[in-house]
Amino acid sequence: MDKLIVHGGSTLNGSINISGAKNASLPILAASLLTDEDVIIRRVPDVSDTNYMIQILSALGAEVERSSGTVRISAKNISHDAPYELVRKMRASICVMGPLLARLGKARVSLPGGCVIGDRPVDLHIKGLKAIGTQIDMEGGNMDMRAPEGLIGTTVDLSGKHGPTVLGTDNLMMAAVLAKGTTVIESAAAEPEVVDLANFLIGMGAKIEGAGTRRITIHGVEKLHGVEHTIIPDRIEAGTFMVAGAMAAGPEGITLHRVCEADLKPVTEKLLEAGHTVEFNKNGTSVRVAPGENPKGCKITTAPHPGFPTDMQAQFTSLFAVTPGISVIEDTIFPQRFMHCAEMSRMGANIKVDNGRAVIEGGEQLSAAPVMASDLRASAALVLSALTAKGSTEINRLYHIDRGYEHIDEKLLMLGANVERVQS
Ligand SMILES: CC(=O)N[C@H]1[C@@H](OP(=O)(O)OP(=O)(O)OC[C@H]2O[C@@H](n3ccc(=O)[nH]c3=O)[C@H](O)[C@@H]2O)O[C@H](CO)[C@@H](O)[C@@H]1O
Ligand SMILES: C=C(OP(=O)(O)O)C(=O)O
Repeated sequence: MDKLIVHGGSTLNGSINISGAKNASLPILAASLLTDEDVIIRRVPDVSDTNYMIQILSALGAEVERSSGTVRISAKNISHDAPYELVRKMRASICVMGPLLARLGKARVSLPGGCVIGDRPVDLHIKGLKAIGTQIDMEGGNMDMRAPEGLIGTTVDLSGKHGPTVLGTDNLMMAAVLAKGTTVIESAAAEPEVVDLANFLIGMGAKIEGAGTRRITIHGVEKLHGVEHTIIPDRIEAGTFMVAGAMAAGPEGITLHRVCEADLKPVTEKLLEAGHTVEFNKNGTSVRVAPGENPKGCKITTAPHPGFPTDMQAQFTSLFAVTPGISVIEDTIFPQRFMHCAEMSRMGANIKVDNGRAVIEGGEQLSAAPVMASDLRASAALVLSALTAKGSTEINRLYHIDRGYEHIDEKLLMLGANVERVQS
């Protein structure tokens, strides 16, 4: 099991390229099951989650070739049964449900297990798929799905207690593209990754309107064809390195290439509010971030897009832990997603967590301690904290960060951080 040793105190400088988005790649890889023609997807990040998804597609019978960031998929003959051994490793594997149902009229997928970031039910996925004609039986931890009369379009409201569902919207959209008639998703998720999936499906011949808004309309078509597609930049990886720039760069800052300014708006706004420098180039594809001279604490409340992303709150907790003043971070989407705070407290951070809200009294330099990564973004928060901490921090269970950050140690080294990946 790899661990990362971060020797704190280096000044970051220079530039790196941001990878393609993990959270766009996963549903798009699954959507390649919708056609028997060849699909080519570029800029798929080399992270363990995309590798699991590729293994699931192969286990379902697809032929998959991967050459650096390009994945070529040919799903001519596929089965409907996603193997538990692979599905259990990654929650996002549930997004094969929609494509399998649409293509084969049946799907068998294990229920995803618990998750350290909090409750992650699938009731809205089930509600959406049932509404368009799917019968679902639960048996032995599996969801057995059939659409005996075929999938039939209708209007479905997917609003949940914590707002819209991203993968639930993806699943219904992928099922509805081959359904009879028109499906309208009300209270749809509007995240950039949903829009990227819609664009991929449109490239395959699907008829979809309104992706990126709260109402998506899908007119079913008979058949989809092959497509070539390039994945959007990863706004969460970019946001994470932007926070690294604000915390640990020299006065020149660091520059991130291959970003999308529009997708980074909520993160940019909070970094500016906290007193840091954020400057995009003219076409919004590169950004320079430098620490401000008088940084200050802020209040952040996570919200569905275009609000502040829950996937960035842990990283801002690290920033605020070393920023003078009181900051408050509230996560309305995953109120239990504060596992990083206990580990950061071991490094000297002053954070009180109560009822979905962290109150951070910042300003003091943190000090190194052996810490345990608990989930993907919590691990990123620990790496960020370690960059400015006094001493060498040992971050265990690095496999969490390898789920979603492509070659993070190499990118940090390129920016001048002093990090070592060690096998233990
Ligand atoms: C692979 C991927 O893209 N993962 C992202 C996706 O996860 P994912 O799509 O799984 O998250 P959702 O958008 O579905 O979850 C949002 C909220 O809805 C609730 N909910 C969800 C489904 C459901 O059937 N019932 C229900 O109540 C969840 O518990 C949560 O409180 O969006 C999350 C919210 O932006 C991000 O943190 C994840 O990084
Ligand atoms: C929570 C995340 O991913 P997943 O939904 O796959 O767990 C994430 O990317 O931060």
